[in-house]
Amino acid sequence: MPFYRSPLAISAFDAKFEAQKIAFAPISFQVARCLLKFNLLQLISDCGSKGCSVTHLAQQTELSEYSVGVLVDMGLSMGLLYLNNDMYTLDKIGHFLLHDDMAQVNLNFTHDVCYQGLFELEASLLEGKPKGLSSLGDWQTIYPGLSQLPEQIKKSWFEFDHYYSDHAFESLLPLIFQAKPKHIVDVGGNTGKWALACTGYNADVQITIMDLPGQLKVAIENAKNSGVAERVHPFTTDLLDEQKPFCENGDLYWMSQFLDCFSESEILSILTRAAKVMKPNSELCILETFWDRQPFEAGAYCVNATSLYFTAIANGNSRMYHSKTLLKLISQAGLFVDEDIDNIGLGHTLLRCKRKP
Ligand SMILES: C[S@@+](CC[C@H](N)C(=O)[O-])C[C@H]1O[C@@H](n2cnc3c(N)ncnc32)[C@H](O)[C@@H]1O
Repeated sequence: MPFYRSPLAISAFDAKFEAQKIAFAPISFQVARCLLKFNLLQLISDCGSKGCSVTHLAQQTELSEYSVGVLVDMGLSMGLLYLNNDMYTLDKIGHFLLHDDMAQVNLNFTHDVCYQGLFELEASLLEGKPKGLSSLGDWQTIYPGLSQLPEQIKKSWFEFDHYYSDHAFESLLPLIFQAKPKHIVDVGGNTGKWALACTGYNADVQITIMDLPGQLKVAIENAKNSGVAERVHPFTTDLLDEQKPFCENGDLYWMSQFLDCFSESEILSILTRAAKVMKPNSELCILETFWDRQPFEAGAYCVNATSLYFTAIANGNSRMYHSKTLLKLISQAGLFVDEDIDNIGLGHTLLRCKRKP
């Protein structure tokens, strides 16, 4: 990790400006969202390097000149726009906010899933409970509620989750099938995206998805619609309940973007139970985004920001981990890391683990 190891090279004058940006960050966030929502960035982009006036923009939208004015002026202050002879013109950051799908996915997730609940971050930190979750529904953690979330919030949650795993899955399939697994157990398999990727890649493999009932119902429906229902099997469980059985006889256990949903003690319990049912030659493959393994500072920023979603909304006690934390828990659970591969997809790491002899 080439960053975070020395003080920022920034003047006191500029640092003071950065501090003001943080003080007003929720306002900039909502301005950016509204510039997108009301199509203003696109309209400004359409005007090219000549730019356009507030009057022109107001005529093209449902907004008054007043409303357009406050948004585009803050857009200047945020570096999204610049003035070309008093005409509002799209700048580079505005271009990427408009066209970068990762920025859009992150922004929708932040607005729909996190924004209201984050007001309760302070209480969540003190109590170790997701005090902001009540803005979405009445559950202990977000997971039993995922399939019941209001449509727009659910869409933003799943698009965020899938955006990162989808980018990793394609390049992983050849790696995972090297060992010719016949039965893969997808722990926290969610809506079955990995199960469908595997059944599409290999004509014989059987997949068991372990998850909560709400997610499994959707996963099995998706498997039916893809014509692979006879090879995708549900294993309903709550992995926080140590008394519940763990699916046995897997050649390969798969945990993708899953362990970050649990506290360190919960992870140790889950890994220990997985190790118990693994055969001597079974593999456990863990796919995670560790903040210390990000090749770029932008990746570490996104990963560390996501931790606070876990704190205030998801469960109050988990996070995106430093790789050393997980490596320690893997060893404590009686497993060792056979292969450790970075830079998969968008900053994922694959840890291929086996049972210690
Ligand atoms: C962040 S999603 C990861 C989905 C998928 N593996 C991927 O890579 O996109 C975490 C999954 O873990 C499941 N999960 C969370 N808590 C659980 C629990 N206590 N028992 C079983 N599954 C759980 C959730 O329902 C969800 O499907």
